[in-house]
Amino acid sequence: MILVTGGAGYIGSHVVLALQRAGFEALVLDNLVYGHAEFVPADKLIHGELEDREKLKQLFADHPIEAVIHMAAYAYVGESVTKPAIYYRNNIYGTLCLLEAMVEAGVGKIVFSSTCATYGEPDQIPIPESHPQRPINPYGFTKLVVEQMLRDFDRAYGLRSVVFRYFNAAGAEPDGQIGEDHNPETHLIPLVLDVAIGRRPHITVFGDDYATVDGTCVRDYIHVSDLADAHVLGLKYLRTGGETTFFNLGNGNGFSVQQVIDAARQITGKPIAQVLGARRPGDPAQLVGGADRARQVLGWSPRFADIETIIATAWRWHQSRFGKD
Ligand SMILES: NC(=O)c1ccc[n+]([C@@H]2O[C@H](COP(=O)([O-])OP(=O)(O)OC[C@H]3O[C@@H](n4cnc5c(N)ncnc54)[C@H](O)[C@@H]3O)[C@@H](O)[C@H]2O)c1
Ligand SMILES: O=c1ccn([C@@H]2O[C@H](COP(=O)(O)OP(=O)(O)O[C@H]3O[C@H](CO)[C@H](O)[C@H](O)[C@H]3O)[C@@H](O)[C@H]2O)c(=O)[nH]1
Repeated sequence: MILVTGGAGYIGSHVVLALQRAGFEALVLDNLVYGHAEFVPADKLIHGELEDREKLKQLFADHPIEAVIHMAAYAYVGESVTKPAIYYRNNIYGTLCLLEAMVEAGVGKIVFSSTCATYGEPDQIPIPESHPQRPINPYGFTKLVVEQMLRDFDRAYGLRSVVFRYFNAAGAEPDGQIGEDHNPETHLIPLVLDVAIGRRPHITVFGDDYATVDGTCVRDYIHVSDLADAHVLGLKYLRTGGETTFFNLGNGNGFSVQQVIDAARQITGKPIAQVLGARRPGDPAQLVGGADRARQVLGWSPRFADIETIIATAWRWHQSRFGKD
């Protein structure tokens, strides 16, 4: 059985689906602060907090957990700049509680959701895994601390880990009843689709004076189901004795904010009003990843790599979730 923390969230629910399809049994721990109970089978959901040490102890005692996929965290870059304390508490202290419970219960394998935000302003594009990690926002820093904790826990306690540094998760499972629904929503693609569907008047572009193709920030959008598949491969890697390691998960293609809005106009057929706003603190100009290592070592191969498909799957979900009947 695999414990998925944060499994009722956007990426986590897709991971649970991928695990089930691959024949793994999944159990979810989520406090539902951002997750949705209906995104996971009711009998697989344990409502609880990472920081609840007693609950974790009981959970590991009651269930034959073989490995953990740790996705529970706060993940808003902008909020982490204005409210760093809750990020340090949830992402670092919460993870420490989990790791201690795992060591105590003798659970020796973990897959961890890290981020390209650990790299900060990159010196080279695409960013290789060997790139120095110098985060420019507290969110990225909390994830970097956990990466170091995992290396230390391996050395001291033999806890083996696969760290995935995701680029920008987007899209929705084409055959599923799950997708992106954050409250508040801060991510570009769902906000753009909110404008297309009439839930918001316009999209604000955060700065057009970056040193990029058209002045707007460039990101590497990776389909959430492709991310989910990688987690299944990461587990198999650990199961077959793989050593502690880390991988980028991205497509290696960058799209600017403006290019994403233009693609969404094409796919939805809606005008999508935009206005120019100030830069958002903590935003690097460009984040594009090289994921050759995940392809070579894990045999990972993204199925939905182009931005049109990514936006089209997100649009299908968005219409089913938020469209008027
Ligand atoms: N969305 C992205 O583009 C992206 C990129 C890089 C990394 N990540 C990482 O991937 C993971 C999942 O991101 P997401 O976009 O699905 O976010 P999400 O908010 O949809 O999912 C996180 C889940 O964790 C739960 N949670 C948070 N703190 C918890 C706690 N203390 N105890 C129990 N449950 C808790 C939330 O309720 C939520 O369901 C996060 O760790 C995030 O940092 C996301
Ligand atoms: O209303 C908006 C929202 C976003 N953006 C821009 O769109 C780009 C993408 O922003 P998102 O908020 O969608 O994604 P981030 O790149 O900030 O963050 C995501 O990817 C990060 C790594 O890059 C983290 O891991 C984080 O968890 C995840 O949400 C950024 O340049 C942002 O400034 C806008 O212009 N207007």
